[in-house]
Amino acid sequence: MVLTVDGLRMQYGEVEVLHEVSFDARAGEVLTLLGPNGAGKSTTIEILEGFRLRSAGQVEVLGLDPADADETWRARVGIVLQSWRDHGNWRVGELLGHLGSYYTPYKQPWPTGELLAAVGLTESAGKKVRMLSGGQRRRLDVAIGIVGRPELLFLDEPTTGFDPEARREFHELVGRLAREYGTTILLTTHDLDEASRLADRILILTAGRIVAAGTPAQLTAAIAGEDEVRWSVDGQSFRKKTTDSTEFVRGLFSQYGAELRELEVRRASLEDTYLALVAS
Ligand SMILES: Nc1ncnc2c1ncn2[C@@H]1O[C@H](COP(=O)(O)OP(=O)(O)OP(=O)(O)O)[C@@H](O)[C@H]1O
Repeated sequence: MVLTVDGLRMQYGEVEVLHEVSFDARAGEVLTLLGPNGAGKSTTIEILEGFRLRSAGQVEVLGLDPADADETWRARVGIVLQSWRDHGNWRVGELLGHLGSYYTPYKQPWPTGELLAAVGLTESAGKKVRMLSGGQRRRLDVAIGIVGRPELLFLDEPTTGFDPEARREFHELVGRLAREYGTTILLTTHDLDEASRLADRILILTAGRIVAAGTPAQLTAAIAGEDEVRWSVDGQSFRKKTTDSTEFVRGLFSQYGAELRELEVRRASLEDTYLALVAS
């Protein structure tokens, strides 16, 4: 396992914001921590990055406890924070070359040209960082996170502020990093669509607890029994949740025949489950 989290707890003062969180990630896996604002996603990821000290539980990342990891470990991990607003006067290409040079005692960083192409910033190589658009800035954040060719990459809400095209390109980049380079990726998002597109496995975190976990297909299948059937008879509307809507509708027809009106079967989507889970 590239990372293992067992019984992780975090308290800020008197308030516990993570309660017994446990999960792991295999090499090359794209794992998504999905949850609403305040669920504890950033706290979890910051503990795994070694930026925050946990209150209790076992955490192992690339074979070490991040709380006492060293520079060699750091060089194997890539981090993209929620927002990073530094180096405004540097030019994009120079900044990446410079940051890459920090990794040379440990490994060969990405050559700047290749890296710029990978994140779609070739045209912006000569621009000053402060002149970049929000989406370009975020791509640069990702480039900074991967310049040292990390084995494990943490992405905290990476697509905030992206337009749809930038989002799609970013999703392709994440897929490529995992497939072609075998990078293990842990990504936080509050966007279900993003999680289902990107993740090999989704962990749904709400109020400091993992309430569901699985592949997007497993999560969808787990709630496939929750169809809602709506109909009306004599101007009166009804609705019913059922695990077997076909059989239920057959029953309605035999009971009401031609009286049956406004029949509608609504299949539960992953979004329905997610919303139900985070609302409770
Ligand atoms: N430094 C801190 N001191 C006290 N409480 C904090 C601190 N950082 C976060 N919290 C609280 O911990 C809880 C989890 O916050 P966290 O930022 O981990 O959530 P999140 O899921 O990343 O949310 P978002 O999607 O808004 O970034 C929240 O209730 C938050 O208010």
